[in-house]
Amino acid sequence: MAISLPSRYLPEPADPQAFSTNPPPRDPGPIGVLMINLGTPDQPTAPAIRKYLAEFLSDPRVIEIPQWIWQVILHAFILTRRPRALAPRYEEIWLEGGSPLLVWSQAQSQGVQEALTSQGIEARVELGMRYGNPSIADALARLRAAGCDRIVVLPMYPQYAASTTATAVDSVTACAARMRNQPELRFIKRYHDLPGYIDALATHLLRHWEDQGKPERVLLSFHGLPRRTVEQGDPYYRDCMETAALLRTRLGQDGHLIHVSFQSRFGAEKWLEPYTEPTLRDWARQGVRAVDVLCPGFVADCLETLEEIQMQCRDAFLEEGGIQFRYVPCLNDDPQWALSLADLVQTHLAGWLPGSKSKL
Ligand SMILES: C=CC1=C(C)c2cc3[nH]c(cc4nc(cc5[nH]c(cc1n2)c(C)c5CCC(=O)O)C(CCC(=O)O)=C4C)c(C)c3C=C
Ligand SMILES: [Fe+2]
Ligand SMILES: [Fe+2]
Repeated sequence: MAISLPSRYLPEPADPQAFSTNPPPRDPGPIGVLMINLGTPDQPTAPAIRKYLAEFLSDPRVIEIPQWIWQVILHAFILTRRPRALAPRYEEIWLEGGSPLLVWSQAQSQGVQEALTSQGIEARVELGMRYGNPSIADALARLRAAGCDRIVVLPMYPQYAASTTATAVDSVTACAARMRNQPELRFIKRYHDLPGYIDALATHLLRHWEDQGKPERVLLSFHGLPRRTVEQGDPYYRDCMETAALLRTRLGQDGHLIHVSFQSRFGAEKWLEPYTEPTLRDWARQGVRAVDVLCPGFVADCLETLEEIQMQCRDAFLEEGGIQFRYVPCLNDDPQWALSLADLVQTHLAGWLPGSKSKL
């Protein structure tokens, strides 16, 4: 008799061993690593940006007001205006290979792949974007097709936030919820205090100073969050402040140069303070002449760093009398950073490598 299966579960490839009475142990395949970043439009055009923003801003982890009110506001006001305003801003930063967020995220995942391979680990690294392309579902399907039955999920956000990390986890588990034969999954929550991360940031700054000298102040500009979300228990603010404190310590006598601010406010609510652009304007008005701005919460350059910081914030600082504004790029394809990420992945492989004992 034919058994009909609920169609919500995705069909798995035919398995010749499925009904064998004494099958040999199944090879769990290479270690899968799923690196997840936010996502970005496919093109710097209003229709492509509209599609991207519609998906991004319909995520209830990002906009936490009742969807029936929000969808009216989103479609009546935001998606009718914002895409056209953003198109020239994306166009200004667009690279030959596409949006910088995609290009640098791809380079970073390739770097992690090479680092793991060079350490003798049979791994397959894939990049998935929470919104847009390449999707998390497609990246997971590629890992499954490569035979990966054990997957480490690595969100590309050192500091945990529900609106970034948790929604990435939700998306992976939603995909797994539709699988008949699920892979074993491990999730990396945060790495805001990882010595390799702090070291990569410090080396980045020191190298920059070697070439161009020190500024009067360094501003670490993190992406903001609604203040309410932190009051409700999101550890993001604490994570950001801890990253800053560790970097200060790592820089020794230059640590006092470091200050913190929050950028990219969206909507009318109060967000984490101090805000980046007003801070830079205040500093210039107070007589600070030379600043470096680094965005440690973004591991890959994107609209928020290349346009908002490197262009808009530079203009604001110079407009108020500042003389020298230097934007320090994100870690992007830095090989030291790729090695640190590969090490971080390795700490999550206990019991998965031949000869290793599970510490779980
Ligand atoms: C790095 C961590 C990020 C957090 C935390 C974050 C929270 C957050 N963002 C919005 C709204 C927008 N963010 C936008 C762009 C954007 N945001 C991040 C990262 C974080 N966001 C990145 C890497 C990017 C760049 C994408 C790119 O294509 O380069 C945008 C789109 C641009 C714009 O319209 O200004 C919006 C909108 C909210 C509401 C939020 C937390 C609640
Ligand atoms: Fe954002
Ligand atoms: Fe922005």
